[in-house]
Amino acid sequence: MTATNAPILITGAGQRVGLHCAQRLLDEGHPVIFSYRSERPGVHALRERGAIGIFADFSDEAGILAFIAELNTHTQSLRAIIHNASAWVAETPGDESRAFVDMFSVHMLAPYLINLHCSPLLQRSAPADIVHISDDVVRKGSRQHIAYCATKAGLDSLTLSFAAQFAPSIKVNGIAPAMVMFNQGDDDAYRAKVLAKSALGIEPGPEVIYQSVRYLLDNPYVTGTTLTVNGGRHIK
Ligand SMILES: NC(=O)C1=CN([C@@H]2O[C@H](COP(=O)(O)OP(=O)(O)OC[C@H]3O[C@@H](n4cnc5c(N)ncnc54)[C@H](OP(=O)(O)O)[C@@H]3O)[C@@H](O)[C@H]2O)C=CC1
Ligand SMILES: Nc1nc2c(c(=O)[nH]1)N=C([C@H](O)[C@@H](O)CO)CN2
Repeated sequence: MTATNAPILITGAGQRVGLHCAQRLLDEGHPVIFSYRSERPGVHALRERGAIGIFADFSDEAGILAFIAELNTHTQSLRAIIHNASAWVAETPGDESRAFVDMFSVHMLAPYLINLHCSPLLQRSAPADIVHISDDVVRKGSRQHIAYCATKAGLDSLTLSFAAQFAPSIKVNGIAPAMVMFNQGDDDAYRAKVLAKSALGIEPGPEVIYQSVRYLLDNPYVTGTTLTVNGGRHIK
């Protein structure tokens, strides 16, 4: 796959799904710009492959706008923006508002402001793409992650609005995964419970998200769509 020379921006690529997708984009010849918040081995690994890493804390407007300003010093165009950065925080008594505001900011305000401010960069390399990574849990809601689910639902709404706003030069789509990779602290009982929720019952790993990103980048006739990547949870 010969990539255009305009870089692809992926947020939150210091670890896990974002890191995997950034590595695979580099594998396929795309220049990559990524955001990170914590210095992790993945940040160094991407830099060693020539990717440009930009610090970003999307927990408030100032941090988002500072990232946008820094991004514009590194490139005049973008082939795509992949909004991957996310905080998966359950409600904790007495801390509900801060958690909600933090997740609203990273899941909704950051994609909103980055899309609005950076659409000229995408226009310069049109046809271009925006991909929002959401969550299959939006379909049903979540008792344990109310604010997380609500803010991901807001992200799905942004997919529809920006798809209408930016057509035809920029396609805007979402990916709604269910569990694709566990976290280190997840015990066997939790893992078994989660695996039992889907018809396919596997932990597929981050490649299934990259395959979905690739499909959306390569298909010229898909916009305003959110791909479900959930192992058949909805039919279980
Ligand atoms: N993993 C899974 O099974 C599932 C994942 N998803 C979605 O897929 C995407 C990738 O998931 P996963 O890799 O597990 O995500 P992570 O939980 O690893 O989060 C990705 C990155 O987001 C960054 N981040 C979090 N909060 C902020 C913030 N306020 N400002 C800037 N960056 C921030 C973190 O940066 P740092 O580490 O540098 O602090 C982190 O490395 C996410 O959008 C997630 O919601 C959906 C369903 C299932
Ligand atoms: N930002 C994150 N979002 C989500 C994660 C995660 O680790 N980071 N994990 C999940 C779970 O896998 C869930 O789908 C099953 O318990 C959801 N979102």
